Amino acid sequence: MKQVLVSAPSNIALIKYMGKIEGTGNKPTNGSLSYTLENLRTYVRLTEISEPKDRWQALVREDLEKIDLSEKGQERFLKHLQNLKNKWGVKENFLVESANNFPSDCGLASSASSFAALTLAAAEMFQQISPQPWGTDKKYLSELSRQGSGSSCRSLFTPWALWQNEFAEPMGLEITNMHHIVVVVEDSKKAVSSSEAHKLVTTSPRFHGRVDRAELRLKDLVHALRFNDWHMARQIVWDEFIDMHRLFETSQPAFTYMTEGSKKVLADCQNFWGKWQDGPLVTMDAGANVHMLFRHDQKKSFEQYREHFKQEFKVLAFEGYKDNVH
Ligand SMILES: Nc1ncnc2c1ncn2[C@@H]1O[C@H](COP(=O)(O)OP(=O)(O)OP(=O)(O)O)[C@@H](O)[C@H]1O
Ligand SMILES: C[C@@](O)(CCOP(=O)(O)OP(=O)(O)O)CC(=O)O
Repeated sequence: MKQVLVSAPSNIALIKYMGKIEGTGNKPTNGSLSYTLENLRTYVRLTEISEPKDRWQALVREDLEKIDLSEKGQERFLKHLQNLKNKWGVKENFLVESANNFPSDCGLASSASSFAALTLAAAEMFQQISPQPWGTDKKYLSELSRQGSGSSCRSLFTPWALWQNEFAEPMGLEITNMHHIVVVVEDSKKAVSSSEAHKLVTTSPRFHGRVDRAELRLKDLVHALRFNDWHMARQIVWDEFIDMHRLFETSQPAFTYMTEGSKKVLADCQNFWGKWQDGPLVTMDAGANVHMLFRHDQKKSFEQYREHFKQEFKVLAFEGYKDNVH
């Protein structure tokens, strides 16, 4: 009985993938840049079974959150496995077990870590059954992962990943080992999934020019990070998520993920920045929660923000990168 157990991290985009080219298997309309969240991981165990089809069940392990994956979620996951089986020409069936080491219901980009982990687990398993010359090529695996969920293609590289077209690739930047806070403003399932949001944003009048705005910010952000211009980086990252949320709010029909809680957190971040002229990179995904990334040397500031937001909200705080999470 063949079995593999693999994990993959989540990632947070600082320049966002929002808008995809229809019929291309999640090719993006603009490039994106992400920071890999090594502490937030999905674990996938694949076991060869003698059953007529593949099957999913929650991976139960003391240190992992038990996930209750909807029928639709299971179908999407198993469809990705089927696509991978077709690529390798594998006919065997598998029990797929998965779980995250973080709460799955908080909109923490678990689709990125879960699809990356499934792609890597399948690659490890299928290379034993039907080895392919491209089967260990990270860029090709990133391309395959993208077809399951776009943002997952960036989770194969760490700490920075740049994704422009077919696959993501590592980006060498000096800033590493950042501290990460998520202020969990809302922990119920979001009304509009990211996949739906990708379609809806194209109806916004602001989508016209979006690609150019994102590409320019991508270029400027890479430049700012290369030259350690933290102030500039923070401003670009801020403008970028606001731009994405304006797309949501001007789509037809319009929708929003921003809640009063999100606005309060953002206002506090602005005030703290005004006061100290320093602070974290702040961003939001397609959700209400607010992510903050602190340079490794900003540990004190990380602790201050954590304590401040803990008074009112649920806060997840990850200090740098703990080597014991794999
Ligand atoms: N451990 C897991 N195993 C399998 N699938 C998972 C797992 N964790 C999350 N998922 C998938 O990821 C989806 C949630 O993703 P998330 O909340 O991060 O939203 P997202 O990245 O914005 O993606 P989308 O809105 O497109 O589903 C779930 O609906 C489920 O399909
Ligand atoms: C807002 C985002 O998090 C959108 C993520 O979109 P998904 O990768 O979840 O979409 P699908 O390709 O349809 O699975 C921005 C980002 O991660 O770049």
